Amino acid sequence: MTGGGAGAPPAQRVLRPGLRFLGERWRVVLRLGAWSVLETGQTFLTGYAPARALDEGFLAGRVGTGLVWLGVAGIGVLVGAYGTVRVYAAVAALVEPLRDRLVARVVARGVREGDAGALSGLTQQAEIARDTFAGLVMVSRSFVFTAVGALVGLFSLAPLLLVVVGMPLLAGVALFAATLRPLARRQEAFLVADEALAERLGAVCPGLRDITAAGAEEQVADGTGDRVDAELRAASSLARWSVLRVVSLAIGGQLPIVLLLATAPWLLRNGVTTGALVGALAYVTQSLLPALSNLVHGLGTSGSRLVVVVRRLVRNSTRETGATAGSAREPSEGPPRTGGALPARLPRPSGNPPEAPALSVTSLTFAYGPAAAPVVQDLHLTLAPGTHLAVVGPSGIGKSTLTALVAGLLEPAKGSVRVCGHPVPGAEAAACRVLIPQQAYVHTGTLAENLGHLRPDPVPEEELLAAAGAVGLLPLLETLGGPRATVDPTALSAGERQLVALTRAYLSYAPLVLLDEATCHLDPEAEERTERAFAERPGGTLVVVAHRMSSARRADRVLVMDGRETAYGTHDELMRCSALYRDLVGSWTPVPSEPALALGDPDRVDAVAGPGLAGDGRHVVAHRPVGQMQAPRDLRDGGPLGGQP
Ligand SMILES: Nc1ncnc2c1ncn2[C@@H]1O[C@H](COP(=O)(O)OP(=O)(O)OP(=O)(O)O)[C@@H](O)[C@H]1O
Repeated sequence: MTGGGAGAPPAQRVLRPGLRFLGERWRVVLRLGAWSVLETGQTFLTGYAPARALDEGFLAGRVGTGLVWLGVAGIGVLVGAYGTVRVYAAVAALVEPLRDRLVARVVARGVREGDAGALSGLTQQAEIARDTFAGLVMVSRSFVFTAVGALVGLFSLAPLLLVVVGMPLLAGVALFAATLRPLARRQEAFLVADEALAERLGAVCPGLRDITAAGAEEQVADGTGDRVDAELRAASSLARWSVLRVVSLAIGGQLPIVLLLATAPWLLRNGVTTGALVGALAYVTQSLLPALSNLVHGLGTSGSRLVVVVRRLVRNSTRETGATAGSAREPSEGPPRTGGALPARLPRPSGNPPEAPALSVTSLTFAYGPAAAPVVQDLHLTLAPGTHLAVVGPSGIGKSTLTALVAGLLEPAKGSVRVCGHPVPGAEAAACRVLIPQQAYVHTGTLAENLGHLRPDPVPEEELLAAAGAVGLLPLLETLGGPRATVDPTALSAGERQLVALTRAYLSYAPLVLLDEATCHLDPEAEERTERAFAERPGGTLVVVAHRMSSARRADRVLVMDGRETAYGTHDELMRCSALYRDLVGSWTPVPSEPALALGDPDRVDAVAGPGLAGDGRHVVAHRPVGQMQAPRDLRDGGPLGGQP
């Protein structure tokens, strides 16, 4: 299936090798023709035998003669059945080499490229090509021999019948032939649109949860919606052209019946016998109409599908041999360059209110059901841009729930959340944050595609490598073969998937990054490196749901969640003030006699204090209504949080 000329029109690129293929097998083609004559020879008898049976037998009062002719027709059917068996064998002899040739090419390519995925996909296409080709050989051959048999029969019965049946048949076939090319183009456009949509849905559907978590809904919805629209347009166009196929069938197959009936008196007056008229009707209804119908449906649908599949296989073959100008494989990349300076500053989504806090949570209350106890209650929290916050607390206390509320995945019962000044939920807020959950989402495709998933623009390779270096993905990136290497998500460990997802978040323009145990599969050193990278991300604000206390130590601020009581401060402050935090850290620190946190600006929303502030030895404060408590000055940038009134 090579050749055809790289610059030849697409149809020729398929047609020429196809004709050459048939030419090389002219003996098989001849054999197929011979058996087809036998198979469809009975077509001649379909009309001729009943006509003779009527005219020379039953209508002439010679029942025996009539029965003999019917017997001849019966023998014709038996001989035709034998011919059909031999036809199948001949078709197999023609089709199997095609399959073998296509598969050989595909396997050669797969072995050369070590691309098992492409191999199985293309092998499947070769099977489709084989089946479709076999179907086409059957219907087109059947139509040709059936038409010849029927037309010869009609001529033998009465030349006038040939005119009445042959003219509309010719017109129908001509119309059908004229629609073939436009139909094939539309069929191909539809298949391409269908595949594009299926590919998109295959990538999107398994990762819906993570797409939502990462705030990429709109981006994904846009891309998917475009493909749905494209398929709809392609399907509508194909449907319009398919109507012409039905018209051609009506003209070529059904109009002759109408004409035979309508002109019957005139035909009988002009020497056509009753038997010949019945024979002509038998030709049309028993042979021509079914054969034309098979041809129209078979060639119209399968034919264009075959063209698409073979064209694809041919294109891959020519690309593999370098025959198509400009389509030779790109040279495989060497190991990626390491190092590279980090971008000076990640661009922020435009339209953020100036000086807006990166995160602002007000009176936030949420419960999983109307009767359920609130998981988050009257929480206040404000984070200035650049803050690195760790969220800690016992298991099941509500840390993930809080990140989901901030990301807009859950709707609060009360209170509000703003990200970069934009209300949550909302498209602007969604564009300003990225949430990486524990289960990292990696889709099939290249590493570069995976890493640039949250970026509307292509990510320059230098920036990509710099991000990979910062987050700790570089060793994996080198092992996989660089940014353009294809990733098989199932072949990655959980930690490796997390590194991919983390680098993707790092590359996004979202100023606020929420890591919900997103580093839980990394070792402590890798986790530290990653968190530091995010903390140093220019202009970035980081919220980490920590599963190791080392994460909290690294953070500027720590939020200790403890049901209705919540504490907030630096690590040192909380070590002094929060028994729970000390428990979590695993080291008990005596309660200081001095207030852990200095009283601050009374105008600020507040809710944080320590045992010293409460003065009652309790480790968590956050018991006063918002506005009645005061935040320490040193939390002004990080902002306060609230507890229950
Ligand atoms: N979809 C849900 N429906 C009902 N209850 C839920 C749902 N998701 C979480 N919860 C409950 O809400 C509470 C808080 O869960 P959440 O996952 O936010 O805790 P967490 O602090 O992140 O826990 P962990 O540290 O174990 O991940 C838990 O009691 C949990 O059982």
